[in-house]
Amino acid sequence: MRNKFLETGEAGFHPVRKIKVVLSGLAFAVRYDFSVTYKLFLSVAVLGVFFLFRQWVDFLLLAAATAMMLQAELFNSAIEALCDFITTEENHKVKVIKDISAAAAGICILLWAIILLVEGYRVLHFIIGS
Ligand SMILES: Nc1ncnc2c1ncn2[C@@H]1O[C@H](COP(=O)(O)OP(=O)(O)OP(=O)(O)O)[C@@H](O)[C@H]1O
Repeated sequence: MRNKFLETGEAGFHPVRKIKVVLSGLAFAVRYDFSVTYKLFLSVAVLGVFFLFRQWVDFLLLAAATAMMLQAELFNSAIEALCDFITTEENHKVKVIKDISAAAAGICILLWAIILLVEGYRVLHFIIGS
């Protein structure tokens, strides 16, 4: 196991190892956190329609909102897991940390939901209009 601050393990940049780590974290979140799974599913469905209809601006807008939402959800899950790793006892500091983290995720999820609703409406328009 590598730790760049402690200078232990194998040094150097390994893109394949990086990609494996990213996919592993994402797979874990999708598998065990339903709130990530269904949001990702909804986004991919709408993104797929925009891709088919070559609506690149809408595609990029929703892709950016999805990335932001996903990033906030993943950080929130990581902070929750870290808190639970430290203690599962009732603790006021843990409550504050988790609430702040949930608030950050909530803001991103709200913006994602607004963009998804607006873009979802446009998708229906495309499907009905084509
Ligand atoms: N150890 C604790 N001490 C005090 N309050 C806590 C503790 N753990 C959780 N809470 C409170 O419960 C809330 C929910 O925490 P929890 O870890 O269950 O997240 P969650 O509901 O699983 O969130 P998500 O749906 O994003 O995974 C926190 O925001 C916090 O207010």
